Amino acid sequence: AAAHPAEHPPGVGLTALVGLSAERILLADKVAAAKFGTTTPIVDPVREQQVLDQAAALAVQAGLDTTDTVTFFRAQIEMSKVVQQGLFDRWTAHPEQAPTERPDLATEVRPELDRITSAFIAQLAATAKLRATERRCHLERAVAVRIAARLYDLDQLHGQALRGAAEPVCPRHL
Ligand SMILES: O=C(O)C(=O)C[C@]1(C(=O)O)C=C[C@@H](O)C=C1
Repeated sequence: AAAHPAEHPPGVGLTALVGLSAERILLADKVAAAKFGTTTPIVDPVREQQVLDQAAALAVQAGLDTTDTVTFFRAQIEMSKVVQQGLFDRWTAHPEQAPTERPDLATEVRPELDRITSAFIAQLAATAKLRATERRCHLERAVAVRIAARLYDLDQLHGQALRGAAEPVCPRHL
């Protein structure tokens, strides 16, 4: 029992953290919808730096390693771009699947991404000890990815992105 304290029962320890990655990956659909059919490019290096700077500042406050935290957020951003490009390709090939609403990036979508950034920091801090044990981390991550893929009903594009986003959760990376 001591090996698995009540606050981290086996098999659910990383579900909240990985669930946030899934939510962020699904938000990429809203980001893509905001940009598709406009001149706004998928890649915005200035915004990426803002996201990483914000994550780094929150990491310091939370007592997390800044470099590892930035690495983690880089992966989240990379996977957002994978999903956005995948959706652009899909919507170009099948215009009838393209979104009919265009959310506003600055006022609707990015504030949601910022809220997820804060939630990520809290979950990274809450799971730091669990993640430090390599074998346990890999097991918990695999479970959490399967749970999130089903819970959020992810298709192949989003499922692949989730696996990429969950990669830096465990040691050698974090
Ligand atoms: O905010 C955007 O415009 C996004 O596309 C989201 C995001 C991110 O994941 O935070 C991804 C790619 C861009 O280069 C910048 C930021």
